[in-house]
Amino acid sequence: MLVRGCGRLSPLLHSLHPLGRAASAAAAVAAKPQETPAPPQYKLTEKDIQRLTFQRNIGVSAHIDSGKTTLTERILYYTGRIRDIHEVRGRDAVGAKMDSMDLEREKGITIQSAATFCDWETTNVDGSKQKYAINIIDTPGHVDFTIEVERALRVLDGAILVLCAVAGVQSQTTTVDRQMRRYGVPRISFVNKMDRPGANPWRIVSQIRSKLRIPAAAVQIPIGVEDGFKGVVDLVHWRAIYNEGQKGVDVVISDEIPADVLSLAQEKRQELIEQLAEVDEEIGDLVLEDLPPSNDQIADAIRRSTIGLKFSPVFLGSAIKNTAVQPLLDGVCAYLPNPSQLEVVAHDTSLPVTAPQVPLSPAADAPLVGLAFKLEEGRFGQLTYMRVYQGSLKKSNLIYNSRTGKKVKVPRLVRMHSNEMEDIDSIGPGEICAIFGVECSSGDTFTDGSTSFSMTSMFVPEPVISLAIRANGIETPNFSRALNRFKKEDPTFRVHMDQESKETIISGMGELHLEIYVERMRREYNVDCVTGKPRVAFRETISKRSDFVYVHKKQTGGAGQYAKVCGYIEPMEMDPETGKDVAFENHIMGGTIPTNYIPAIEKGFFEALEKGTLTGNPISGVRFVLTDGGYHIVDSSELAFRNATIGAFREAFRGANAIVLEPIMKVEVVAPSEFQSNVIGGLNTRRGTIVDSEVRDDEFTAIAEVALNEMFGYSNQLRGATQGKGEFSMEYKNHMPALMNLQMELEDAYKKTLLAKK
Ligand SMILES: Nc1nc2c(ncn2[C@@H]2O[C@H](COP(=O)(O)OP(=O)(O)OP(=O)(O)O)[C@@H](O)[C@H]2O)c(=O)[nH]1
Repeated sequence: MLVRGCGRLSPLLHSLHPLGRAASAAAAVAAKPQETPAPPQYKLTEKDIQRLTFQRNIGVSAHIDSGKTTLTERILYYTGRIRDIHEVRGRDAVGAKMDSMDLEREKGITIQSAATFCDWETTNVDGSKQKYAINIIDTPGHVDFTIEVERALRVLDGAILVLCAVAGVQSQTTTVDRQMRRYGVPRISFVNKMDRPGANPWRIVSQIRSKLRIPAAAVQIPIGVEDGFKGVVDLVHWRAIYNEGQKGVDVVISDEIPADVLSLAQEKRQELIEQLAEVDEEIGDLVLEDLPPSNDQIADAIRRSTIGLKFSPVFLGSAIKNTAVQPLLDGVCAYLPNPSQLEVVAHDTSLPVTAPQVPLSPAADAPLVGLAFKLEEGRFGQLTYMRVYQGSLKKSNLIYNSRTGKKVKVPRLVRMHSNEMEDIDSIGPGEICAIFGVECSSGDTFTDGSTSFSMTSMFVPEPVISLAIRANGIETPNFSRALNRFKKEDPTFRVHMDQESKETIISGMGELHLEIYVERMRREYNVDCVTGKPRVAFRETISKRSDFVYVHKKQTGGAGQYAKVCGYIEPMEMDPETGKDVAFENHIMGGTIPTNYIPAIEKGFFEALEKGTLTGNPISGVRFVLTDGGYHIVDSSELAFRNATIGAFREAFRGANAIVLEPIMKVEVVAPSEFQSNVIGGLNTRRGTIVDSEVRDDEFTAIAEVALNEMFGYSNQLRGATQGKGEFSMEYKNHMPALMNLQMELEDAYKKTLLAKK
């Protein structure tokens, strides 16, 4: 069993974490000693078990353009959720169901994750049928919208990792893989685009093993190649599966394995058994005794090891050619977990933070615990997506936000089908729904008020790029209305006002991310905007502890201002679960500062973080510890304590060896092999470090780590260096200290702007 929310992952995965700060940090959490949670308090009834056994919550995630939306469209079609198939950027100009925003349809990319649900009937080996209810979230592939993947994976029980049969494991595949590990999400792999020339599933299987470092084996082999790809051999149940009829709706199963693939099928079934023997004891024992496992034993071992995060079964198909999608759905039902197979935990906020977490139970009669994982502004007010983990949620119920303590009534409850919704009266545990008219933030936990449970939220990466924005012409209230809405919906989109330049600055995960919001302001809010040049989101941090004793004293005419704060600031590591790396701690005992002034001190600290004194960039990686202070019965006020804190922080910051951090990007370039040296040379001149490269057929891939500051103008350079045949994508890796000369340059430039203002 997996424990979600407290970081107890499979021991195997601890050692298998791929590159990256987030990954190693996640491993660090996993290594924290955790007490084993007590068994859930609420027992499942027969009815619960019956319902949960046939319930799946899955995500479809992958590198950009791997075919997630195309695949989801087929899934919806075969399960009867949509009446016809429409293609991404298709000629009928309708667009795929899950890309419901106009912008998504125009650009052919997924921007927001979309949720839907469907029923799928599997046919058992004995011919009997079994119906499963599946909730699906289709997520964007582009790294700029990575928060959508984070929040989907936070609440899903399993995932389909889609890979292109030619391109294989790409940079965003490793990112998604890391996100799946962060939330302990078991996955089955789907090698899509088997119709493409050069499709090679065996190379992809070996890349999953070597690059994603998870044992994997194909559970199918293809029948026919490229244009002639027409079906698969199911290696587990030893049968051939073909798609026939209009849009591949008819699944034809034959016990006869075509002669031309028979020996490959035998070889690959053996390989599957050997891989399973490495991760599953039962198969391991059979192999040791030289006994052939039965089909059912193989299927059970695949399910066990997939749910245990030790293995990923690999399926093959072509979404666009409507081939082998139904067997993938059977695989989802057979090998991915149902909600009762994951052990989910929550903090009981009425207990000390060190208390062990409480296991939740997906029992319908237990007290409600649900997590609001996504917000969207709809036509009827705020739409809050919620995953119910324990208990049931009913329309008109009173529910409690465990962060704010506020009580709200659920006026309307719906199940989402992309941008359409279906009203429902109640929803059980293990389900995903959306509620209307409930004010909350993304990541809030809701209960029925009888418990104080709170679930950990999701990881939020830091923005890497920012730009100044203003309305073209007179600013209407819609300008800030739009920004406020986007900020609330998307925690990776930040807005702040630069106090010196009085400019509104928006920050996000990449140029595309910000561009899409600027475009949405125009389309959805009728606000045309003028934007400045994109700027790298540098940050400042401290490298050592610095103590402060600070008195803020002012005597002017009337009431004076008096506040004294003492304490220290120290470097702080990022919390791998939430991505937070700033904290305020109050260690005052004995009332040297009355408690009603503490929030003002906390506010002052967060205000001081907005602008570092070196370069004017935001400060991160700092813990502020308040240990002592003093007040005056008449002259102290919230304002005085806020000002004292800002002054104290600035003073301490100067003594804490402050440095500038810059975002480092993982850049992946794919180009024809003849341009390899040009491309590598180009990356070198931008101070890039090549971390991986691969040549296949006449194409090569290079992966490098390059400071974002060095990446401006790269698309032009790459075009020139590859006669327009090279492509690149990049994603945020982490913030690292900037080189000293860059830091000095930034400091000088900042000093000049300050002087110019005087
Ligand atoms: N040859 C081939 N092309 C495919 C297949 N599946 C999808 N495509 C094409 O690949 C492109 C990308 O497909 P999408 O479904 O938009 O991919 P996506 O992963 O959802 O894209 P993003 O959400 O933007 O990351 C489209 O042009 C599809 O027509 C396939 O099985 N074979």
